[in-house]
Amino acid sequence: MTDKKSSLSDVRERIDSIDQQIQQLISERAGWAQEVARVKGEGLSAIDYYRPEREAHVLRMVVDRNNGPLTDVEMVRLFREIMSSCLAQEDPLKVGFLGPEGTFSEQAVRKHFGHAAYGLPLGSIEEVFQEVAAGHADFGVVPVENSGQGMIQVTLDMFLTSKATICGEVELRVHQCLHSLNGKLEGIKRVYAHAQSLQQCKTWLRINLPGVECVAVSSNAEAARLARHADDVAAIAGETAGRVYGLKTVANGIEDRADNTTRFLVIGRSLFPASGNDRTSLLITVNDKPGALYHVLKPFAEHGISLNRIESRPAHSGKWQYAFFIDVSGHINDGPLQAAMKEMGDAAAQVRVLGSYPVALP
Ligand SMILES: O=C(O)C(=O)C[C@]1(C(=O)O)C=C[C@@H](O)C=C1
Repeated sequence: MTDKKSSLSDVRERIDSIDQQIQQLISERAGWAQEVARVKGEGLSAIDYYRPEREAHVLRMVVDRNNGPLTDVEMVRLFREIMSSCLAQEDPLKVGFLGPEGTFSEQAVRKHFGHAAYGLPLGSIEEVFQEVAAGHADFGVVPVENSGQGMIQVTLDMFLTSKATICGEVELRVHQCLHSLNGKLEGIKRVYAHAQSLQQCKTWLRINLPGVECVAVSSNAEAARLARHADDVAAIAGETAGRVYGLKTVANGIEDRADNTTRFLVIGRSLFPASGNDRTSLLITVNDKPGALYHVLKPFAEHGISLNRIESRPAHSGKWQYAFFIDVSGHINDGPLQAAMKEMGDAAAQVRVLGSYPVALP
């Protein structure tokens, strides 16, 4: 017993000494980050100091160096928070997201920008684009795709009219829970959730709550907010939203697919340099000619550029006209991508580079 106690205090002494070193090094790092800011120019706002390509590079080195026991996800999270605090020494970044507090979009904001950024909960995805365009938010984080449900059309359509650029992507594993006031499955007559979440949990709902009324609302956090008012209603939302709105968890992990993941885009007003492992998003409209799309895509294949994604949406330019959202590997300033864009020539009626940004980190 005495031995165990003394060995525990020995171990704690080691931990205390390591913490002291970590703290000292974090302070030293923060000092150097201030120095970087001085080099960039004093008195600028947070957005002028923010360098997503540098952050991605730093975090990739963290992953490369990681030998455990902490996972890459944990290590990246810790270093992201350190960088977030270093950057916020100047003035925190303002990041708009689909609110209210507790949404998966807010989790994506925290995963990408850390907790030192200032989160701005907004009423809709459209509002996130508007607030970024108006300069009220430095960046916005919007969902664009779910691994099981596909593309989020409202987000894609916003790029048809907005001038927003894409500055980053975030992948978030989405674990859905059923929450209610009393935490009981019996007696639930109505379930509130975002339409996407109802889709993600369709099988679970059919088996466990057959015939129950499902009501789609603007966000999962809004669903949780509504479920606070009565015992016979429940909400599908993340763990955080359930906690924020004082609900009890009836069941967790109720998503039909175990790998349920949502991809978010970071939107902003400018383009950033290459990070070394980037993706480029293009918005292309083609002329109504035989083989037009083929001629748009051929140069990518010829220059060995991977096509990650292609999605078509009705264009606003006229009936039966389509806009193609195309994601390719690489940065817009890379030689092969420049050459492919040039060769695409007249095959495309319009080409807009939505952004080149670092591929999502763990
Ligand atoms: O290297 C820079 O440009 C910095 O400003 C430093 C730093 C960091 O803490 O590492 C901070 C903020 C930037 O977004 C990128 C990196």
